[in-house]
Amino acid sequence: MRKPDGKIVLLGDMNVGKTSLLQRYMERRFPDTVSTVGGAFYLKQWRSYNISIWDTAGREQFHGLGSMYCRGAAAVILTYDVNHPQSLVELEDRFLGLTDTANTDCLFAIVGNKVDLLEDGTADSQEKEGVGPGVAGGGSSGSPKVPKQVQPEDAVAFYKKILKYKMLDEKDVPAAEQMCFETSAKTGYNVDLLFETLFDMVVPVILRQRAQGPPQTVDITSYKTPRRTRSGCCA
Ligand SMILES: Nc1nc2c(ncn2[C@@H]2O[C@H](COP(=O)(O)OP(=O)(O)OP(=O)(O)O)[C@@H](O)[C@H]2O)c(=O)[nH]1
Ligand SMILES: [Mg+2]
Repeated sequence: MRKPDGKIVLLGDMNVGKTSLLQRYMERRFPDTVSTVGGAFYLKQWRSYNISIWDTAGREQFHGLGSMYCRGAAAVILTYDVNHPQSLVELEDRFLGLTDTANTDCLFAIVGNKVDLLEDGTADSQEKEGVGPGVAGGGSSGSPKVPKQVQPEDAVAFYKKILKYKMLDEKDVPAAEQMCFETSAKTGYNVDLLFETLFDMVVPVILRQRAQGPPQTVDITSYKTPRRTRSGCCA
């Protein structure tokens, strides 16, 4: 298997729909999911590049693994549920710090999922297009519709906080409006747009990294244990 050229990581609280978004994009369906244990990845060929997309567990007990998955990431998708404001708060409180191990020029996308549950019909326009053979119940019908709990402006404000946290200048990064998405893994609304916008943005990052030469990492397989002296560690 060819080594991935770039890495994208999905982060966010449990139940926001990370696994469902990835399965909707990669498998074109919306199957029943079980809460993720640890992490898993898909490989996506985009143009001539191999991009790995990592799905992580949102459950608290796996929190420690998050920064490991983010290591060297070219982009991070911070996912919340538009019906649960706390899931956006958690991104700031619990998940943003995990991205410290990502590339210095890592891109950030903020994704509000489950818009099919909203009474404003946000996800209806692309519903047919997004419905794949695996959709349970065929789209959003059947679920009681609710008013939106998290507004797009809240996501934009969070994006700006990320820039502050990373000490990035707004003019050096993509605009908030370009990086904040509302999606439905259930209907497929905006799911292709999300992933493919990111792939297109990640390719120049990959090319830039290649031009800078190989990453400065330590190859632990070539590490030799120092020979112990006869008198022990304190000699
Ligand atoms: N209505 C609706 N339900 C969704 C959507 N996306 C996911 N779900 C449901 O939300 C629940 C959780 O989805 P998952 O994709 O497993 O959530 P997750 O973020 O991967 O959760 P963890 O693996 O525990 O971190 C499942 O019952 C999904 O069917 C969506 O866009 N709309
Ligand atoms: Mg999951």
